[in-house]
This record gives sequence, C-alpha cells and structure tokens, in this order.
Amino acid sequence: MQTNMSIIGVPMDLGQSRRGVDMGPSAIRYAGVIETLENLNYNIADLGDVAVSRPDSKEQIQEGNLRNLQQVHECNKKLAEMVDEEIGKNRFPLVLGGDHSIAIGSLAGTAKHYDNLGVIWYDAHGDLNSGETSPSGNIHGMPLAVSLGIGHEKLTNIHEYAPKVKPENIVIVGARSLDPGEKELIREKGITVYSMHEVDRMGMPQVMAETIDYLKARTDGVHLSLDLDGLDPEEAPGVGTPVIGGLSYRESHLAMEMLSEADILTSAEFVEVNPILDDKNKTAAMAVGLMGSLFGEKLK
Ligand SMILES: NC(=[NH2+])NCCC[C@H](N)C(=O)O
Ligand SMILES: [Mn+2]
Ligand SMILES: [Mn+2]
Repeated sequence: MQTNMSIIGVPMDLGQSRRGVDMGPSAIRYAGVIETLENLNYNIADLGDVAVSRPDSKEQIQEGNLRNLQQVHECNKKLAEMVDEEIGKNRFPLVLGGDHSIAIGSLAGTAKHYDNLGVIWYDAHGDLNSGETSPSGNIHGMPLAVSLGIGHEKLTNIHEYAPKVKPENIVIVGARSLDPGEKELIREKGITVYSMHEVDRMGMPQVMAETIDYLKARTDGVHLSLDLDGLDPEEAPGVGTPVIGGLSYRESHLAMEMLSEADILTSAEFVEVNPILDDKNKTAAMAVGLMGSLFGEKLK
C-alpha cells in the first residue's frame, strides 16, 4: 500500500433527493479521519473539497430521467481530473462523499491507470440503473452502470473514455435492494454479487476471502467503493436510502481488516454519510473506524 495519501472531499448531494449528504466530508473530517490516518504513519495531503455548483431548481428532473445531470457531470469531471493527477503522483486517492454518484468521477480518474481495475462495491444497492430503468431519476443509483459504459454519455464519457471497468472485475457485497433492471443487468453481464443471502450463508470471512482471491487473480488494481448504507441502518442511521437487514459494523470491520492484510487496494471512497439524518455523527465515526482498519490499524 502507498504511504502517500491524498484526501479529496466531494460535498455533493445532487445525485439523490435528500439534502444533507453534501455535509459528509465535513462530518468525516470532524470524526477524525486525518488524525487516524496520520497515526498510522501515512503522509496525508488533504486537498480540501471539489467545488460543486448549485442547481437552479433542485426538484427538476432533467433530460432522460436524470436529476441534476449537468451539475453531477461537472462535479465528476473535476473529481476525475484530481484523482487522475494524484495517482499520477503516486499518491493513494481517498475520496469522501457526498452521494454515491461521485463514484463516476473516482472511477473515471482511477481506471485509466489500470488495464484491469477491480471494483468492490460495498453497498445495500447495486447502483446499476440507467435513466431508462431508474425508479427515481437519482444518479446515485447509477454510477456502477455508468462505469460499465451504460447510461447518458455526459456520465459514461467523463474523462473522455468509456467504459471504465469490465463487468467481470466487479464484486458487489451486501446487496439487499435491487431494482428489476439492475437484476437483469447483473444476470446479463455475469457480475459477481454477494448479497445478504450469501453473507448469511457463508459468513463474511468466506465472502471476503473469495472476493480477494478472485480479484487478486485477475486485476492489477482494486478500488473500494463503500456506501455506508451497506451497513445496517440501526447501527449506521446517517444515510439517505436506508435498507433494513444490513451488514454489521463488526462484519464490516473484518472485511476492512482482510482487505488491509491482502494489500490489494489502490484507491478508495466512502460515501452517503448524511449528518442531518445521523445520531451524534456516529455514522461518520463508523466510516473513520472502518478506514482505520482498512489502512492497517491493529489491536496487537
Ligand atoms: N447510492 C445509493 N444509495 N443508491 C440508492 C439507489 C436506490 C434505487 N435503486 C434508485 O435507483 O433510486
Ligand atoms: Mn446504497
Ligand atoms: Mn450506493
């Protein structure tokens, strides 16, 4: 793992309909992310936040069932450039969201550095919708499809190339809410999914061991995209699209520790922390706790 790390905040809430997730980067910084990583001996550069423009009317559905398309496009374009530049400087990019639509920019900036970028999508959702299949018009439900080259070209072509990732290099962990169009795409593309069913049956140790083995064998870099709503909302209430019956904090910790041991990650993002819906910043604190384990914190 790189010891030089760049933190990029993306205070963007326009990929979904509940305000507040734009405060995620502040909440995560407030919960001590910099201190935690510095204590683990990383050389941290906090690059601050990507500038996000405000929409004229927040409720407006724009072309092709895509809410706030222009603003989401612009923000991800900037993010992609920053991530690309940091990787070019041999620094590990750690992106703090913001809603999950920012994965479009993270992956756009990351994937061009690898022939076979692996992606671990830790999430209650698949985020595999397009304007055609989305029940909501919310772009945060689309970033994984976008990275496969499916969707509006203002999203798929960010950073001037597409697709970013191959379906066989994706592993989804924690899924328990998938729309019909998403299920179809998973089947059609043969995407690996460890839904809550598999987590319950096999346990997290087996799920992560298989995920790591699989990606290690076929990829030359791995991006972790961790949506805090992958965790159970009873434990992590500060998220905009909670789904009951999720992963526990303990299971998630173990997953992070196993990833740390395997040393396969080349970039990461933590998204969907909404401090307005949270209970005393506990979801942001969990994000920081998980990052600690992911980046090598050990109890002994
Ligand atoms: N990143 C997220 N939290 N995504 C939630 C997506 C929910 C739903 N599947 C939709 O398309 O609207
Ligand atoms: Mn989600
Ligand atoms: Mn998500």
